[in-house]
Amino acid sequence: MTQNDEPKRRFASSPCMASGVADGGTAPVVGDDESARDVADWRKDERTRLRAERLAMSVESRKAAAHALADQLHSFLERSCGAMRGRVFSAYWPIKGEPDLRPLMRDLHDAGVTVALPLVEVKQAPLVFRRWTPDTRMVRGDWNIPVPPPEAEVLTPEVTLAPLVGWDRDGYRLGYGGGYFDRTLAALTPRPFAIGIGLQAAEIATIHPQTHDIRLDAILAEEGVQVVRRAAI
Ligand SMILES: Nc1nc2c(c(=O)[nH]1)N(C=O)[C@@H](CNc1ccc(C(=O)N[C@@H](CCC(=O)O)C(=O)O)cc1)CN2
Ligand SMILES: Nc1ncnc2c1ncn2[C@@H]1O[C@H](COP(=O)(O)OP(=O)(O)OP(=O)(O)O)[C@@H](O)[C@H]1O
Repeated sequence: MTQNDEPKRRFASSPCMASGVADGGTAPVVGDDESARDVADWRKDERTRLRAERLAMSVESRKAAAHALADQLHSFLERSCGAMRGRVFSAYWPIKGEPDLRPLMRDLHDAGVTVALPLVEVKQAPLVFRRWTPDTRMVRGDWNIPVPPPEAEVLTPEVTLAPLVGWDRDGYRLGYGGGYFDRTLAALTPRPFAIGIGLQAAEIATIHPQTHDIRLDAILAEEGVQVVRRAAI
């Protein structure tokens, strides 16, 4: 399936669906079981395609993209999130070709930012965030992702990164398909400022948002800030 293929049904916004839209943009679909299944199948194919494209990148271009993204994120945080010192900032430990922002995690730690990492501690539940420092001895967590050990402090992030497999201009995200970030953002009050981190090439026209999908506050790619939806915090 190619990027332009659509799920079997059409999911265009229409005036009658406007009530499903909280703040403009593509209308979340309040569809029947069949259309939800079509979207789920389509997303699975898109994830496979986007993950394969990302893994096919050369080491050099992946490194260049990560470097550019770290610069973009650094200046975005300075502009939009004010003084980050003393704030809780959740990053991610890169897997499966995700941009490696670990040098920035270290810089932020050294600048007095409290850095956390997400963990799947309970399946199909919100993520847990635990403190990370450059001295943290990582252990293997769910899906073999390196995570801080069980004794690391549990924190609630004020700003969180959300790694993207795919993204759209309305601020919606495709991840690995576990629904973990959506569950987490739905559960946290106040909601952290959520910044999607993805490759420019991972843009898709629409993820065909469903009612559980939560729009990110901003999306950054290696070429710059792509989406900003919430005022600075
Ligand atoms: N680097 C990084 N860390 C992260 C995330 C991420 O996207 N990137 N997550 C963002 O949420 C969480 C982990 N997300 C997960 C999402 C789905 C599955 C999962 O369902 N895995 C299936 C296999 C699916 C497949 O191979 O496509 C499984 O284990 O059976 C596991 C973890 C927390 N840590
Ligand atoms: N708030 C929620 N409550 C219950 N289930 C949810 C919630 N959010 C998502 N889900 C479930 O998770 C499934 C996968 O969601 P989705 O396709 O959006 O994953 P994703 O955002 O790509 O995954 P991830 O965040 O783990 O990388 C959905 O089909 C839905 O059933």
